[in-house]
Amino acid sequence: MPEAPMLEIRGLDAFYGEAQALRGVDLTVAEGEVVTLVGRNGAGKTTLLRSVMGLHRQVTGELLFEGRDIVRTPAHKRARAGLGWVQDDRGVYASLTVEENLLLPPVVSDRAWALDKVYEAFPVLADRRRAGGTTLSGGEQQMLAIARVLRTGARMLLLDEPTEGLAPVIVRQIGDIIRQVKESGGTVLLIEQNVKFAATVADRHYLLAQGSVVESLDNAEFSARQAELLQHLGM
Ligand SMILES: Nc1ncnc2c1ncn2[C@@H]1O[C@H](COP(=O)(O)OP(=O)(O)OP(=O)(O)O)[C@@H](O)[C@H]1O
Repeated sequence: MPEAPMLEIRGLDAFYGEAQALRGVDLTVAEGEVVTLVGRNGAGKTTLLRSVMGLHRQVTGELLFEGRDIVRTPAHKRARAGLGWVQDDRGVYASLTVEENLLLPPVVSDRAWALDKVYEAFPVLADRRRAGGTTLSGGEQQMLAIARVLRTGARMLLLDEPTEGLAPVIVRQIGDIIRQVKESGGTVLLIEQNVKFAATVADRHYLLAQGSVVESLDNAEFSARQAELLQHLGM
């Protein structure tokens, strides 16, 4: 029998008051996979990612992480169970150095990256380890936000548009990091509007529209249909 997926979502609905933002979403992510959520603005991607982490609570349906239904589990317990939220505002503390920012969140598993490993993967953070959070560029802050979650030992990373607003050279570095996370056995679910970039990092993709999953595509199909997808996304 195949192993159960690391994350399994069945029939997830999400609401903001009376307004329904997700409708019957089914989605799976296997351990070691990199999966993207793609869709137009307002399609429900952020709501879905936040619902997985427990940051959006007005949901019904099944949300299984490593076989356990966590739909009513508070976010801090999901973090301890191995879900790692990479903050979309990057959440870097200006008053702390890079290294202090890295050391701040507690380690949650034996998958935690040691500081040496973090610095090897993110040489720019090693160079700037004593620098204050405020002095970092947007790209450096994004790297710090990802590195900080890897250091906790999170087994599944949740990223909301990690490349948004970053220069192409930094986007490539973020791509290298995601591939490295995968190579070291990590699992990633990310929102990504940059279709070209998504095709270079992910194994599979879910296309969302109006709160529903409308297609699930492997990366070969996704790459072959890039032009059509860009048109759908209005890009
Ligand atoms: N705080 C909120 N209150 C009410 N409605 C909301 C709230 N946040 C999002 N929504 C609505 O929920 C739906 C899904 O929004 P969501 O932000 O999840 O989409 P998205 O695909 O992530 O888009 P974007 O890329 O613009 O963030 C939209 O119709 C949006 O207007």
